Amino acid sequence: IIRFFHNRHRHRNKNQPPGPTGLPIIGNLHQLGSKPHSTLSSLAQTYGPLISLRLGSVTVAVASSPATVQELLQKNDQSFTNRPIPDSVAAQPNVNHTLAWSPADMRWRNRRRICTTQIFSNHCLDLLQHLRNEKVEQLLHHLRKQASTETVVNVGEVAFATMLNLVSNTVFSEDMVDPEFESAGELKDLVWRIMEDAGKVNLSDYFPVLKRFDLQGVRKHVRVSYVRLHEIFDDMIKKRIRKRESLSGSTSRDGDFLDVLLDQCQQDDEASDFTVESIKPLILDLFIAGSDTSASTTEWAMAELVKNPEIMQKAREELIQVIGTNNEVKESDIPRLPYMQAIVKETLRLHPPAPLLLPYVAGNDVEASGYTINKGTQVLINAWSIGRNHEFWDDPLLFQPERFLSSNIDYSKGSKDFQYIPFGAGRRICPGLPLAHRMINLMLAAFIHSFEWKLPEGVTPHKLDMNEQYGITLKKLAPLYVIPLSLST
Ligand code: HEM
Repeated sequence: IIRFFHNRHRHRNKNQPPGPTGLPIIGNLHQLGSKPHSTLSSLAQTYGPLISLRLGSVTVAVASSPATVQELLQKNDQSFTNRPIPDSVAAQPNVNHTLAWSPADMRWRNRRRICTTQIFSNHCLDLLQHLRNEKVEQLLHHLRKQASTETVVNVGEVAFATMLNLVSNTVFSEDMVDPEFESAGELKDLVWRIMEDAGKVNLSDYFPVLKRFDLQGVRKHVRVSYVRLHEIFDDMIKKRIRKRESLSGSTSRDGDFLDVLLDQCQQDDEASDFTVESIKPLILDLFIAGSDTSASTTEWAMAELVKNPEIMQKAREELIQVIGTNNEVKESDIPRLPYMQAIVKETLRLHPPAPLLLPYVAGNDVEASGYTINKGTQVLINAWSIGRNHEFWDDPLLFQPERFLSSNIDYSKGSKDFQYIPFGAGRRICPGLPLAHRMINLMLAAFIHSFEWKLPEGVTPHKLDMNEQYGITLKKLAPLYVIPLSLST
C-alpha cells in the first residue's frame, strides 16, 4: 500500500515546476520567512520563472517572469478565474457575494460589469469628483494646522483616513471617518483590524484539515469586525432606502454607488442576485481593497520623494506651471500632470501594495513553460519580483519616474504589459484601478503643491528607512513621519 501511494505521488508530481525540497509535513513553509515575496524572488533566480513549493499540505506554483504570467493569465485565462479563499476572508458573512473572492460565475460577472460600467467608468467617476476634491481640501486644512506649529505628520495614517473617506464618498456620498482627524473613528478601526487579521500567517490556510479548529483564533477574532461593519452598512442602506422612498418619482438622488446598487436590487433579476444582504459584501470589498492599497502607495511615494528631493522639486515645478500657486489641485488636473503620474507609476513598480497579487487556483491541469501545474494548485504571481528584475528594467532598484515618460508602459493598459502588473492582469485585474489612479495622484499632488516637507531632527534623506513589512499589503516597516511647512503662496 505504501508503495502504491508513493508511486502515485511520484507520478502526479513528475512534471511539476522545479523548486526547493521541503521537510515532511510542513514542506517549504519554514523557508518563506517574513518577506515571502522576496524569498520567492530569490528562489526564482535559482529554479527559474515558474517554481513550485509545498506550504503545509498546499501545493503552490509561483510565476516570476512576464512570459510566464502571460502564459498563465492570458493564454490559459480560462483556467485561472478562481481564487483560494483564506480562512480570515471566509470568516465574513456571505463571502460568495464579494467581488474579490467569489468564483468567476454569472453572479461575479454581473457584479464586475456593474462596477466597471457604473462606478469606475470615467463618466461615473467624473460625476462624484467634487466630493473627492472636497475631502482633499479638508486634509489640506488639517495639514495647514500641523504646519503652523511644525508638528510631525504620520503620512500613512492621514492618507489611510482620507482614502477611506474618498471611498466612502464614492459609495455613500458621506464621510465615514472624522474629516478633522480629531477622533479615530469606528470604521477606520474596523477596517484596520480586518487588515491586520487578514495579514497574519494562519495555519488553517496551510493545513485545511485544521480549519475547523481555528487554532490561532483568527477566524473568531476577525468575524467580530466583519459583523460590525455589516451592521454599519445595514444602517446606511436602510437610511438610503427611506430617503429614496420619500423622493419617489423625483430625479434628485445622490447618484453614488449605493444608488446604483439599490437600482439593481429593484430590477429583481434572479441571475444577478442583488439584494440588501448581498450588496454588503461587495461594499465591504471596496473599502478593504481600496483604502490601504492606495494609502500605502501614497506613503511610499512620499518616502521616495523625501529621499529624492530633486524629484520632489521637479514635481512641484510641474504643478506650479500647470496649476499656478493660488489655486488648489483638482482631480480634473491630473491628465495635465504627466510627471506626477510617472511618480505614481514608478512607486507602484518598486512598491506594489499587493506584491503577489491575489492568489489564483488552477481550475484544470495546465501546461506552462514546459511543466504541468496540476488542477487545484494555488498560483501566485510575483509582481514585485518582475518589477525589480534587471532583465526587464534598466537600473531596476533606482527610483526614476522619467523611465515612464520615455516609454508606453502603463498599468491602465491591462493585459498588454506583463512586466508591469501592480494591478494584476487578465480577467480579474483590479476593477478599482481608475479610482485608485485618481485618488493617489490627487492626494500626492496636493501634498507637494501645498507644502515643503522636512524630516524630523536627526533623520537625513539617505538614512530614511525604506524597509518593507509584508502583510495583506506591502507597507513601510517604519511609518513615514514628516513635518509639513507651508509654501509661501
Ligand atoms: C494602489 C491601489 C490598488 C492596487 C495596487 C490594487 C491592486 C489589486 C490587485 C493586484 C488585485 C488582484 C488582481 C489579480 O488577481 O490579477 C486587485 C483586485 C481588486 N481590487 Fe484593487 N488595487 C488598488 C486599489 C483598489 C481600489 C481603489 C478598489 C476599489 C475601491 C479596488 C478594488 C479591487 C477589487 C474589488 C478587486 C477584486 C477583483 C476580482 O477579483 O474580480 N482596488 N487589486
